[in-house]
This record gives sequence, C-alpha cells and structure tokens, in this order.
Amino acid sequence: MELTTVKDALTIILNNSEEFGIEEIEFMHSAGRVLKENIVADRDFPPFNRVSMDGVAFSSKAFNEGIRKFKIEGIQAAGSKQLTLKNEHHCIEAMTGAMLPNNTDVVIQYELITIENGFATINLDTVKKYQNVHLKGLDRKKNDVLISKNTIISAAEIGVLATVGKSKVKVGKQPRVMIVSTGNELVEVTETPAEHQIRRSNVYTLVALLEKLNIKAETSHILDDKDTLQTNIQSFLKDNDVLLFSGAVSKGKFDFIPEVLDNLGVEKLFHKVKQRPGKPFWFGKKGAKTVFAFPGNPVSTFVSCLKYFYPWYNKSIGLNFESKHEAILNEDFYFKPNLTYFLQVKLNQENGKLLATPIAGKGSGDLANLIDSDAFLELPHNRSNFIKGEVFPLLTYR
Ligand SMILES: Nc1nc2c(c(=O)[nH]1)N[C@H]1C(S)=C(S)[C@@H](COP(=O)(O)OP(=O)(O)OC[C@H]3O[C@@H](n4cnc5c(N)ncnc54)[C@H](O)[C@@H]3O)O[C@H]1N2
Ligand code: MOO
Ligand SMILES: [Mg+2]
Repeated sequence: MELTTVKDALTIILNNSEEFGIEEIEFMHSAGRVLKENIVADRDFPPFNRVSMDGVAFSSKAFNEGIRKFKIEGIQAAGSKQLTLKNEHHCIEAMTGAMLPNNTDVVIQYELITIENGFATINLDTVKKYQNVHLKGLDRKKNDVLISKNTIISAAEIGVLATVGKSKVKVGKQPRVMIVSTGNELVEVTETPAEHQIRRSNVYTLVALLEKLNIKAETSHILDDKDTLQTNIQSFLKDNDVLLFSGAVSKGKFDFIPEVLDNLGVEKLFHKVKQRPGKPFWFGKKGAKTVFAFPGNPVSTFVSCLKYFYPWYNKSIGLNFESKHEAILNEDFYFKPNLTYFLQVKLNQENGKLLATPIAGKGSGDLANLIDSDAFLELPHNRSNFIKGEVFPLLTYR
C-alpha cells in the first residue's frame, strides 16, 4: 500500500480542523487562551493630559514672558479632580499620574526648581510646551482596536484587558480530548511492573504536550480486547471532540485500533505515513469528531503529536498554524530509507544562529533520548545525505 507523504498527511489533517465554539471567562483565567473578540479602547490612552514628573505646573506663556518665580496656588494630586490655575503667573504643584491643571501646559520636576516661602523658582533658561506631560490620546484613541481577535492572551494582554475594564472576555472553547493508551503490557505509574510489563508513559507525555496548549485532557487505558475497546471507544466518541490513541495501529495480532474504529463508523482518512518514527499513524473522522491514532512507540507518539495535533489544534482555534521554526544542521547526517526522518537534535545558539546537533538515539522506543535532545529536525524523504550547514524545519518541545 502506498504511504501517505508527510506533506499530504498534514494537508488532510488541516483540511479537517474543527471549531469548538466560544465561551466567556474571567479575564484572570484567560492567559494562554485565544481571544475571540476585538478589544477596543474604552477611552483615550492616556485618558487625560497626565503629569509624568513630580514638580510644578505653570503656563509656558508666563515663563516666556520672563517669569521665573511662581507663587504656588495649590497641589494637584493623582486621583484628585482637575484644578484650575487662577492667576496665570502662579503655579500648582503637580504629581506624577495627576491631571494637568487647567491653564498650565508645562511641568518641571522638583530636581530643577527651588521652593521657598510658597514660591517655586524655575532654574532653567527655556521650557517646552507640554514638557513632562503625557498628552491625552497620545498612545491610543478611544475605540482603537488594542488587541485583535485570535490573539493568544499573555501577560501583556491581561494588563490591557484590565485597563479597559474587560473583567470577562470571550475566548475559544478548548476541545474535549480523551487520550487512550492500549496494551496488556502496560501498568500504572504507581505499580511495579512484572518482567514482561512496562509502565504506561505515552498518555502522560501527551497530557503534558496538550497542557502546553492549555488543553486539559482526560486519560484512559484499555486492554487489548476488541469488545472492550469497542464499548469504551464508542462512549469516548460520544463525550469528546478528539480522541488521541497511542498504540495498536500497526500489524500486530493485537493491533485492533483501525478495525475497531472502522466498526464504529470512524472514517479512515489515511493510515501509514512516509515517515520515521511514526509510520503506522492512523487518522480519521466521524462527523465533527477527530481521531488521531498514533503509533505506540514513545518517540513516534511524541513527534506525531507535535507535527500533526499541534497544527490541527492551532488551525481549529483560529491561530496561524504554520511553524516557521528552522535550524541549521550542525553535522553531516545520512539516512537511507525513502521516509521523512524526524531527527532528534540538541539545539544551541552560536553567533545568533540556531544550530542543531544530531542526538539520534536508539529508535522510536528510546524515550530516554528525548531528555538529551530538545527538538526534531525534519529531513525530507527524497534524499539520503544531509550536509552540515543546511537549514531544515524544526519541531521544538522545550
Ligand atoms: N510487522 C510490522 N511490525 C511493526 C511495524 C511494521 O510496519 N510492521 N511498525 C513498527 C513501528 S514503526 C511502530 S512505531 C510500532 C507501532 O506499534 P503500535 O502502534 O501497534 O503500538 P503497540 O504495538 O501497541 O506498541 C508498540 C510499542 O510501544 C509501547 N507502548 C505502547 N503504548 C505505550 C504507552 N502508553 N507507554 C509506553 N509505551 C507504550 C509498546 O509496549 C510497544 O513496545 O510497530 C512496529 N511494528
Ligand atoms: O516508525 Mo516506528 O514509529 O519507528 O517505531
Ligand atoms: Mg503493535
């Protein structure tokens, strides 16, 4: 059977993105989520001519007429209503964050003046109009779009949401995801495996990879029994938007996942991709439900999640899904099979360049090697010799 190329597999997956709807949440819980409304300025930024130095405010006209010694009329504090300078030859002490008093247009900081007996003497030859004044509307105007729809909310956005009074904010709903491991050889993390057993690890790797996308996935484990698989998966399909499987998609006598999914009416969109690791990857849909069945070897599951689930999710949620990460291969590398090779690499910066040194590992079962590397370099399938200095796409996970 002809294998699907990595490019075609990704295209099929992206053509099958889904929308999960919109919900309104507390802005303080919105970090990491995708904004689903434009956030506009509810007033000018700053909202008034704002004093930006502690000092005295006076009229530049009076200064230019030669006045240097100004009688102090009062104090304009931050948080107080705007005062009005009554005599244009006087001044008002004004604090950072306060409204610039009416009839004044200059603020000179305390460091440059002398205050004595209720008078401020300005020790300067010239002043500029609106010196030390942050003018109303200088940063942004009322009704300007401050944050556009489909922005990922981070600390910067949280501050702006707060300042415009958006205590509740519309964000994209997260998909309901069930992560399922299969296999009689797998025991829980808290158990001591017998000689023929191992602890299940892939589901937890996937949970952690999805947490980076702010998805709180559920997990489950099913033994290699067709009926049990069928019953459980049927109910998972009902209650979730996405199922992620790890294992039981290859040629083994107990690799029941493709058959069971078929029985349950999940349409196979491809099975087996021209890649290593991860060749037996299966992808399908049932209506709006999406099923990623990753091969069970830990590195296969890991890289397939990065390469396929991440962009599928990003497109679904309305984000630009194209990864523009690239790195420079730092050693010659040879890979014979006609498969896209996801080469494990260690990254380091040198003179502003991102270098990727191969840490190939012992195959797709070698999950400890994921500790020594920190990304995958995607080497195309149609060649075997990769030369130091060439640039390739990068999938990072740190
Ligand atoms: N005759 C063939 N055999 C295999 C082929 C093939 O093309 N022809 N492909 C190989 C490749 S490549 C891979 S990858 C694996 C994929 O296997 P499955 O998806 O069927 O997964 P399993 O058989 O269930 O398990 C494979 C391996 O991974 C371990 N595993 C599974 N789940 C977990 C988990 N949650 N945590 C940790 N480890 C897990 C499992 O114990 C096996 O060692 O098939 C090759 N065979
Ligand atoms: O291609 Mo499999 O995913 O190497 O072990
Ligand atoms: Mg198998």
